[in-house]
Amino acid sequence: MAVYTQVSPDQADALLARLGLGPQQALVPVASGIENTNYFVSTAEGEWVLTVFERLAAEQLPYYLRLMAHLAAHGLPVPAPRPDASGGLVHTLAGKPAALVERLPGAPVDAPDIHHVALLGSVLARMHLAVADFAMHQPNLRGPAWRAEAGQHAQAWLQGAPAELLRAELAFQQTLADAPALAALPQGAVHADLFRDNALFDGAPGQEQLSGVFDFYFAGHDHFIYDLAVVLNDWCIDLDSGALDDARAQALLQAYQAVRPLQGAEQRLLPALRRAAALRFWLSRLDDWHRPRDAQLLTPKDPAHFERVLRHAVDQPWHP
Ligand SMILES: Nc1ncnc2c1ncn2[C@@H]1O[C@H](COP(=O)(O)OP(=O)(O)O)[C@@H](O)[C@H]1O
Ligand SMILES: N[C@@H](CCOP(=O)(O)O)C(=O)O
Repeated sequence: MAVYTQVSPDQADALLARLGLGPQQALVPVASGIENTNYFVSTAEGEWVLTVFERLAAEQLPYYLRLMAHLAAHGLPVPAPRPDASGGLVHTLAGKPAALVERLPGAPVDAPDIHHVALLGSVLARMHLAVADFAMHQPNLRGPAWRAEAGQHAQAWLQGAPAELLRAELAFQQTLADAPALAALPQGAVHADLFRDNALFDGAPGQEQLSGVFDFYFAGHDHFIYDLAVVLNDWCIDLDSGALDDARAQALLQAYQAVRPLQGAEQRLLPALRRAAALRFWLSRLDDWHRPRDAQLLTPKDPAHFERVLRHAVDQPWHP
């Protein structure tokens, strides 16, 4: 259960009025989610998701919400945040920062097939093209500096083969991060956490449409193929072994490249960036496992899964 802040109907109505919307007809807490309090809100004008931010400060939110607004304005299936009369996207509710975004229809797909990953690959490529004129900048806060610090902590929790894998991979990624070839790759504002639970599909089985992608709160400036690597590592992985599923990976990449063909250097470095993406989520899951935050009520996700993904990516690199 992830409702940390109780929102009353009167509080919701006051916010809706400030955003030019009628009173709520239904206000339903969302049980899933870890970081924030979410409610589904119905009004005469439509369906919304009200998020009360439990960890991010108001000053941190404009980058994420403006990115969502930018992508939605460019025709991407991303929920548009509702502005107030002065155009502000960050609101206040119960003394905490809050946002109201469009509610997407549909449900997440736990076991995506070729159809799902192709839809996602196409949307991911369109997102990467659409940020060309996004004016705001924020580094990926889970980038090299964070990785070095998280890697130091994690060394203390590991022994034997996992410790050796981590040590070697941190060194490999540091060398990669300093390489001019990496710095020259196309880059921009990327989602950086587009896992299966951050996308919804709607429609009859076998004919679903991707209704949208959400949860941009790890977004930041990074290489587009890093974002692609994050997606490959979740949507195209055999969950038992951690190996990349070739059919799904090919389908995703083909759909991506139909919109945004990869440069030769991007194709060459994709295997190394898959390793970077696997390492990033191995480290964050290790951290959640060994240093759980007070607010995190749900069971931490399994770090060993991303250790397996990383080991496969190192031992059997997948080339597009
Ligand atoms: N725009 C949206 N449309 C429909 N459902 C949404 C939307 N945003 C969030 N949700 C629902 O709320 C849940 C929690 O959202 P999420 O952003 O993942 O929360 P958290 O950051 O707290 O983990 C999601 O699993 C999804 O069911
Ligand atoms: N996708 C990450 C966890 C990020 O947290 P989220 O629930 O806010 O998306 C992982 O699987 O480790």
